[in-house]
Amino acid sequence: MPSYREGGAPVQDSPNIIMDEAAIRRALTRIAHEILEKNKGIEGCAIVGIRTRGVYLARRIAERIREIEGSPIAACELDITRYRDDRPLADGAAAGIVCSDGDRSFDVKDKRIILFDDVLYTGRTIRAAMDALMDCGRPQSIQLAVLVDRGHRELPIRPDYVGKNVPTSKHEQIEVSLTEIDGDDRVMIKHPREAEVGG
Ligand SMILES: O=P(O)(O)OC[C@H]1O[C@H](OP(=O)(O)OP(=O)(O)O)[C@H](O)[C@@H]1O
Ligand SMILES: O=c1cc[nH]c(=O)[nH]1
Repeated sequence: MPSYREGGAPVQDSPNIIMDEAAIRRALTRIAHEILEKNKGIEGCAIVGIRTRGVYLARRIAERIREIEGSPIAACELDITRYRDDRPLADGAAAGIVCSDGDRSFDVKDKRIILFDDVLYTGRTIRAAMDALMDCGRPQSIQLAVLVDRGHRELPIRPDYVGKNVPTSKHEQIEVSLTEIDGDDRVMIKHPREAEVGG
């Protein structure tokens, strides 16, 4: 039987794991259905993942939607490096959308864009992503999907689709692992001392 940490988030097998592989899979399937319901299908929609882990989540969601709808939806990735307000500019960092099939000519104009990221915290990454998108063209609309919303927004940004709301303190850290790059699927919460020692 799960116990509960302060703030209400259930603790599963390990005290720090707040989503395991099955929980992530179920959350993504639910979000895929919510996207289809809100947009009445996928006509004119594209999923855009924010590097790094948002890209893999976007691809998974696109695959779920293809399985449910029987037709493909574009899955692209967005590099926002040059739009961040908290890191120095990397030389040559470029804006731009690249589709999963390598197509760099994807046109956001008049598309309903569903931005995907793993964690939503202050909202600054999403602000940067919206600026980057707008520089690529004029989408009809932008919606936001995140695997984890941990609160503490510093900008007026609200997600349309959330895998899990996790009340956190500012000292805690949410760490998302995805099979494609980390070897397994899980979401962990690290408490202050664990975050310090990297445990
Ligand atoms: O709402 P915010 O305060 O912007 O925080 C959320 C962002 O922080 C993490 O990215 P990070 O900058 O650590 O880079 P990464 O995705 O390469 O790990 C996470 O992947 C989100 O993109
Ligand atoms: O806890 C956090 C905050 C921002 N980004 C993360 O990946 N985790």
